[in-house]
Amino acid sequence: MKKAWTFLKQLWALTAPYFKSEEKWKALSLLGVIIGLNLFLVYLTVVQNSWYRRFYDALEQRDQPAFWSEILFFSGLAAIFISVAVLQLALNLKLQINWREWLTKRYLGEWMEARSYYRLQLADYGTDNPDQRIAEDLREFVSSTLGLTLGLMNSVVSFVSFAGILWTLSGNFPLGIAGYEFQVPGSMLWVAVIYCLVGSLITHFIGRPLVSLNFRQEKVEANFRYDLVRFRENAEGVALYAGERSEQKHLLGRFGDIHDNWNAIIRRRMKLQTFVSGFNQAVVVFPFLMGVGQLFSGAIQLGGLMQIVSAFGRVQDALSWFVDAYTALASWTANIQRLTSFRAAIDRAKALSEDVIHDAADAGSTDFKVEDLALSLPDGTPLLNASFRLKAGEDALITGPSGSGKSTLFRAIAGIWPFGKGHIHMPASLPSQRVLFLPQKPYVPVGTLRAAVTYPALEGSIDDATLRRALADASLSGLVDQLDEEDNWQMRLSGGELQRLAVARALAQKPHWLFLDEATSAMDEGMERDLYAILKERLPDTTIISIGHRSSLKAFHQREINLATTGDGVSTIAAE
Ligand SMILES: Nc1ncnc2c1ncn2[C@@H]1O[C@H](COP(=O)(O)OP(=O)(O)OP(=O)(O)O)[C@@H](O)[C@H]1O
Repeated sequence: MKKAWTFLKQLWALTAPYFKSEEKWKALSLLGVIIGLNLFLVYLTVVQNSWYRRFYDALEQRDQPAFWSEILFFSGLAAIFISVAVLQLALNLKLQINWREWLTKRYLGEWMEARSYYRLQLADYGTDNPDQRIAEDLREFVSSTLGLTLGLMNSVVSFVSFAGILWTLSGNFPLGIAGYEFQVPGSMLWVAVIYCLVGSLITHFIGRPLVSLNFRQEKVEANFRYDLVRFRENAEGVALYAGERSEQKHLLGRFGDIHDNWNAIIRRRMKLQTFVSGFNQAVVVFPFLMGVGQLFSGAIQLGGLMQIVSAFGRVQDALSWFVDAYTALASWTANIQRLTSFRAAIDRAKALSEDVIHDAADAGSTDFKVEDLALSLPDGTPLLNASFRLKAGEDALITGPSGSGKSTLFRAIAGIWPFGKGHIHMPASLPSQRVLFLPQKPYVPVGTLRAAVTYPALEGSIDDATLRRALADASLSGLVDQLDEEDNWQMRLSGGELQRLAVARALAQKPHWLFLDEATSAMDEGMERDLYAILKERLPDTTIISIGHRSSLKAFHQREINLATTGDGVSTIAAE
């Protein structure tokens, strides 16, 4: 019961926001029309039912005019049915894409907000494959929610339409139990209700493990797909290592997880199907068994019994929604759990306490002041203690052994490393003074070269002449005429060219602070020297803070800040 309540709460939390959003009138009117058309379709089946009686009467009475008039009536009915069904389908699909689009925007927004996408991968928040949750789980959620709730509504309407008929037909139909006869009003209706209730409970009991199995199936499918994409993106690395055998083994191992889970699903679905089929078969003879005593004793005629059997079938059909839709319900429940846990993980990532305080320095200060900073790894292991000042106009080189925490220090300054405590006082004039971080492996979006150089600013926000000049200055003259060309530049350019592209970004965007994390490591020393010279010439007001291992870098900076590792493995900077 508690689980059902939790499920309903989760369903409401996922469903309600769209129908309360700025799109609510569009959404609600579309939903209203779909529900109306759906009910109209149920009504048409009731009309068709009474048509059967008139049609058979006409046949029995060999009434030719009545026969043709009924054929005409049926044609009209069929035409209306087809039009309504098509319209209902089209509107249903339209609502699905509107709703999915709204949810996708919302989830993408939440995922990006406060850099949750990054935090989610820093530490384990118990959520896998966010891409799949946004791309597939949302699609599945929208279509299942509409499909299942409309199906449920049809069943309820159908139940209400036929329950009255069955109640009247059963009259005081006596129920024989253990040789005793009971006169119960609407007896057959009660029998149908109890039969379906027991059936639903047993279905739930047998099918319950399907929820977690479906949850897992989504996860292993997503793992497999993700690794295929990773393999494709690293095609060159694999090809150079000739690592195909290892990749194939790994990918088939991933597929093995899919296969194993699928086997468990097969076993569970066989059990469920055995019961569901038995339940549906038994109902064929069940009402006969209930009424046959009355028939043999002569209390009722065959026609009366047949009428009751048919009404019983309708009611049972409506009540069996849960039994018949159980597999779909199990997938839907797993889907809702995946979306709910994803949201919860995002909230947890956002709520991660930020003990590294970023604030503006004293009025008038143009420096970065790092005070009592103690950074740690996601598991809490201490990594780095630092207190120092980065002075505007004084280029600094940060050095230290590999793994000592230089990049993590940059992450903390950029505000994306949430593990640790301390103060980072930003220059008072920020954010109008812009800061740009260039990592060792630059990220380049797929698209035009113009977008690649302008990134992270939006394409079009920097004029082409500036971009061309920046490319030429960064020794990428060969690319200046290709601004309109679309490509996967990250794959196409060499490591050194990618780093030069990142330098071109800095030249075009003219930040006040430029942090270079081994951003020239893939270049030869001559090229590195030229690029630092051009950065100094073109960006005279920019302070450059670099991380690097090469001693040749010292010449381009006025100051060196060294990370010394102490005996306990924690690095320290104690320069002023
Ligand atoms: N998300 C993470 N989870 C666990 N450990 C991490 C994570 N990110 C970084 N580390 C660890 O933190 C330490 C510092 O990493 P960092 O990249 O800052 O070193 P670095 O000084 O820049 O090294 P290099 O000179 O080799 O680039 C490393 O031991 C690294 O393995």
